[in-house]
Amino acid sequence: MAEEKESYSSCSNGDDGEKKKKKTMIEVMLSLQEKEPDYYTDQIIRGLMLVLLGAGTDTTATTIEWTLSLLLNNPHALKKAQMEIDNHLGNNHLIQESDLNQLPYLHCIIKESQRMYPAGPIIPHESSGECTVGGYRIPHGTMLLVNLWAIQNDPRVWEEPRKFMPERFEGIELEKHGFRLMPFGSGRRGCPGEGLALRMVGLVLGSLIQCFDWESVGEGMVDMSEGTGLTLPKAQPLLVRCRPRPAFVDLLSKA
Ligand code: HEM
Repeated sequence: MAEEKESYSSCSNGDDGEKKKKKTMIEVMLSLQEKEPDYYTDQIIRGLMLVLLGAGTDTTATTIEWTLSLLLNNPHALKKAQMEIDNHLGNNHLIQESDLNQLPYLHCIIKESQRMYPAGPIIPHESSGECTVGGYRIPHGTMLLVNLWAIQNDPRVWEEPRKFMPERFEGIELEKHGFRLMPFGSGRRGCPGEGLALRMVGLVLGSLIQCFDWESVGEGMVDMSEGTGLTLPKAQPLLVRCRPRPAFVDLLSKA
């Protein structure tokens, strides 16, 4: 930790008159530590960074893998997403974060993928007081496991829930889904990384769809069996073949 502090302080406070650059989270933590060393201990900072890495990496990667798998099995949706990106961006610049709000179909694809394959399928909450859930009395301090997967794939709640239909979200605001769709959980303990994750997934998928043509390796459909684990992994990792789209070869080589 001592060497890390040294390297962070030398890269952020350069006295070379360089314009002030945005601080990384760890730099913010270390400057808070200078003011409140008893609260922002090394242990707290290290723990926070580990939680963010642990909670943010697998979930995001898994979501991207499921979504790409769904797109390979639904080539019309892949084509439609590619056309949406081409229509909005042309072929002279690579997709950027600021383009994402002009790509509603891409968002529908991500929502539909998160509905069918939520990266956190079961979320534990603890009752802070006695309450009633579905007619059951829940005493204070009880561990409740919310089965997000079951809610988001319940035929009483969603029409043809196991069918990939991004169009079901067209023209509908997320807020209107209430507790039917909550891949990031809900309430005070809901995922604090939601905004970052949606931008990251959108940007990664958008870039992959914009710049490459995709096909699955092997015969038939991509295997969509679910494995076991905290973050709903695919039982069989996705194997794909991609080719740069001719119009993007130049741009990619300059990127
Ligand atoms: C697609 C990506 C992601 C998904 C699907 C996801 C999903 C979730 C879910 C379902 C929860 C539990 C919410 C609840 O209990 O109600 C959660 C919690 C959490 N997530 Fe995410 N997450 C993602 C990305 C991220 C990222 C990028 C970060 C941070 C860099 C992050 C940080 C956290 C943290 C710190 C918690 C615990 C919050 C608490 O207990 O108060 N997540 N996430």
